Amino acid sequence: MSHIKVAVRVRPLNAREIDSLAKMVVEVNKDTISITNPRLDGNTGQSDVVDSRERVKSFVFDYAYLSTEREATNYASQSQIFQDAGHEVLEAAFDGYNACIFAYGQTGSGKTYTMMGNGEEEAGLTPRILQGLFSRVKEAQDHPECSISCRVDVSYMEIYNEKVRDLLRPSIPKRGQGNERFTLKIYPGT
Ligand SMILES: Nc1ncnc2c1ncn2[C@@H]1O[C@H](COP(=O)(O)OP(=O)(O)OP(=O)(O)O)[C@@H](O)[C@H]1O
Repeated sequence: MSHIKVAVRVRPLNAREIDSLAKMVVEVNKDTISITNPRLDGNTGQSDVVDSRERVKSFVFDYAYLSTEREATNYASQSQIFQDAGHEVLEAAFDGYNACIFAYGQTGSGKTYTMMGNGEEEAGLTPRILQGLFSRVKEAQDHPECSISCRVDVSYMEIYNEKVRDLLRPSIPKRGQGNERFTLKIYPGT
């Protein structure tokens, strides 16, 4: 696999966007994302002058996922994202490479949903990768002809406003606040 792969996922409109009658301007076709600028209609208002700015801009990525409507045939589920991105990370880890997933996006864009997910049905990349990791370690250790030992190091960081926060460590309680704990759930069979 190449060293870095980039995937883009389009989430459903949220309640605020629906309330404000926002229109979906993003389309996904295989590995290409196209964004339509609805304010550009191709002319400037002067009869013989055409606006040269592109109404539709397209960008190609290693993977592009449309996760807007669950009922749609091309809906990209948590499981599909794991099949693509998660498996490659697992393979790389078992080939002896350090592997990293970096989820980037503005607030509310779906990073946590993709990384952690929502319950067992919609488990995200992290629990699925950990499940795969530990079941492969167990498989290798249970093999009668090979006795191996594995060491697994995992870190889970958030970078927000240029500050790095360790999501696997309980935060230091502020005065008057409880101690917030991060719980990592691993679901069998994902
Ligand atoms: N692919 C998706 N399908 C369904 N719901 C989604 C999807 N992506 C995000 N959501 C929903 O959108 C909301 C915002 O997503 P999420 O909390 O993952 O964003 P975030 O990028 O982690 O935000 P923040 O940076 O503020 O933590 C959540 O309610 C989440 O369940």
